[in-house]
Amino acid sequence: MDLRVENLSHRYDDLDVLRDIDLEIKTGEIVCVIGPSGCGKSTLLRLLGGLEQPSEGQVLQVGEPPAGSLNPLTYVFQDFALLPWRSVEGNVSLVLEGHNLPAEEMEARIADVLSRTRLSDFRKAVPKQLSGGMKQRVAIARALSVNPAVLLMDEPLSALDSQTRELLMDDLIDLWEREKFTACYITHNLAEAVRLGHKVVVLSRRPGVIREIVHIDMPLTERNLSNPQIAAIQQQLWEMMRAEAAAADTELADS
Ligand SMILES: Nc1ncnc2c1ncn2[C@@H]1O[C@H](COP(=O)(O)OP(=O)(O)OP(=O)(O)O)[C@@H](O)[C@H]1O
Repeated sequence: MDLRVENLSHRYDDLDVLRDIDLEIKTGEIVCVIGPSGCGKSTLLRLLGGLEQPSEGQVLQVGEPPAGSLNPLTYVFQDFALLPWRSVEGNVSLVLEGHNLPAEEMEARIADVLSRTRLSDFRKAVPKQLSGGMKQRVAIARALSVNPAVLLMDEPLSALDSQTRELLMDDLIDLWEREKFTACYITHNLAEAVRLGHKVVVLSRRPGVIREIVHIDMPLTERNLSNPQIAAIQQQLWEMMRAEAAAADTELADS
């Protein structure tokens, strides 16, 4: 299933947040969205997921969700959003419980996603026993357990220290290489965008309009920042962001 955003604009009262967004998220691709603070990235994600309706335009789901999908769109948040009193498997099963699945299917789904996120040995652990990176892996496992068509990821690595972020990026690439998922991935971090994005959407400051969509054809496994092509794309993104970010900072400081 693809997501197609057509002519989307959004405002809160008299605050114009997003304007004339046209975007396609195709099956099997990771689309990163970058842009200065307050330009409407999280709002765009909520509109994609149907948590809010756009003031104008539409978000279309094109085609069928994958077989066995319990939920076509599912979120992964920066703060993990785990229930502290539930174990790893309990946090994953939480999103499966309302679906009347046979016990064997529930177990198969939990075992599959814990294996894919390398958490099988930690299924009885509770969140306070886990590192930040492992907590986010639980959140990713939980999101994948419903076999979503599109993962909506809102700065999933930004609460983590830089080494953990690197490791989790490797994990995400590995996960994608083994079973291609589709994602819209919001980030402030240009290094993440060039490592993970098949497309990088650059939004202007508010009201967010698409300044550019940069396609990166290089396989995810070959990308690293010592690769000159990747470094050059990151530099190109930074130059696009720089003026917008500086202007947005001034506006926020003035308000
Ligand atoms: N429910 C809401 N009601 C009113 N204004 C809102 C609401 N949600 C967001 N906004 C405003 O819309 C603008 C865009 O917010 P949003 O969180 O989408 O930006 P963002 O690009 O994700 O920001 P950041 O990078 O800082 O997380 C901001 O000015 C914010 O204050």
